[in-house]
Amino acid sequence: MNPALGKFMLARTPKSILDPAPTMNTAIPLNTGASIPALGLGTWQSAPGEVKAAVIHAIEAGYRHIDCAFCYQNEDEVGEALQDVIKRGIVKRSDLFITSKLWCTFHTRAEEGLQTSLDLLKTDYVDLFLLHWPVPMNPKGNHPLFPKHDDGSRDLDNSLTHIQAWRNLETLIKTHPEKVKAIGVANYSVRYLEKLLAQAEIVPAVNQIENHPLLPQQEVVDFCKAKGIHITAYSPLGSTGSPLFKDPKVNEVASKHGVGPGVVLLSYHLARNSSVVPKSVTPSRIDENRKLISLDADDLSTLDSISKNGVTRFIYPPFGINLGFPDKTEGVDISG
Ligand SMILES: NC(=O)C1=CN([C@@H]2O[C@H](COP(=O)(O)OP(=O)(O)OC[C@H]3O[C@@H](n4cnc5c(N)ncnc54)[C@H](OP(=O)(O)O)[C@@H]3O)[C@@H](O)[C@H]2O)C=CC1
Ligand SMILES: O=C[C@H](O)[C@@H](O)[C@@H](O)[C@H](O)C(=O)O
Repeated sequence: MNPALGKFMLARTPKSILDPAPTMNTAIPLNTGASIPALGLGTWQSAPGEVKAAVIHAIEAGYRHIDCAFCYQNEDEVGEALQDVIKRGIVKRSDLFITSKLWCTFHTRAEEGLQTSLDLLKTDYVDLFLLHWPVPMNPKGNHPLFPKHDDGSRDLDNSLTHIQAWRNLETLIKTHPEKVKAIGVANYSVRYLEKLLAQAEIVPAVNQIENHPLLPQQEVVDFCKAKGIHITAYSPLGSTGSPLFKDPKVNEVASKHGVGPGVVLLSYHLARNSSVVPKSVTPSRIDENRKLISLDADDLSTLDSISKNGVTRFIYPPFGINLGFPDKTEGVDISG
């Protein structure tokens, strides 16, 4: 049986990762039978000229999971880094967990999107391929990644739904299991997941969502847990210029454990059985971000209290679409 046909397999109940203490490469089971390393290096906004050194440094420091996307326009350089560490014998390809994502203008061209990323990354396969957003965009518009109408609004592709885009990923993994080991989604709310699961043949292995103490997204985390869909937390530090490093409660927990606030923000996800993909191009931060710790129930309750007066979402592209998240209700509902 194709191992990606997760719908037909019982999701394994992940063992608690609080005891024993999690490490950066704690293997968290996916519904495919494979597992994902708890910590990955994010690469969005890592500038060409910087990202190759960052990926090499991370892999030399023990990272085994790299989060990439065609839309980040730096997969070529990430690929150079992968080639470098493999050629020097630091790791084998099979030691690594590489994620890429199908960009919105490629929803009708899943195979082309995958092959383009494989060529740039200089690898024969990805461990995980995600539908980057549930929003198809015009593949023949005025820009290959961010097509816009004359009024500046995003040029969406109304000829297919996100569910048809998912079907294209299902076809891809069935026809090319040697090139893509698991498929998943990103930026899916409960509403969009419900519509997707009603028609999907393969349950997504992963839902990658913005997640941090200012945006706990408990409803989608709980829903995914019930359906055997693993959560990967993106923008876990609060993205570029995050206020979370100065948050008094984050710092209270950090002082208690004698670690920096970044370590607390990353460890929060391990306590929830999620994986986490912080971005950095700074060697000392790439090193610091490996030092994951076990947080206790008091720590989690302190961190959860940060959003009690309201949540903050840092990443919400101007698609003009209501993506079904309870904190964002404007825009058109295209859940299907
Ligand atoms: N699926 C999706 O739609 C999305 C996926 N992602 C993924 O998640 C990754 C992480 O999210 P991202 O939005 O980049 O933001 P993060 O929350 O990872 O924050 C990155 C910022 O924090 C800084 N930083 C990193 N570590 C530390 C530290 N220990 N102390 C102080 N500052 C630190 C980085 O600076 P510097 O690099 O200068 O060190 C950078 O400015 C992305 O790179 C991408 O791979 C992100 C957004 C959307
Ligand atoms: O993964 C990172 C994010 O999703 C990013 O790719 C989008 O937010 C993009 O900049 C956009 O404007 O649509």
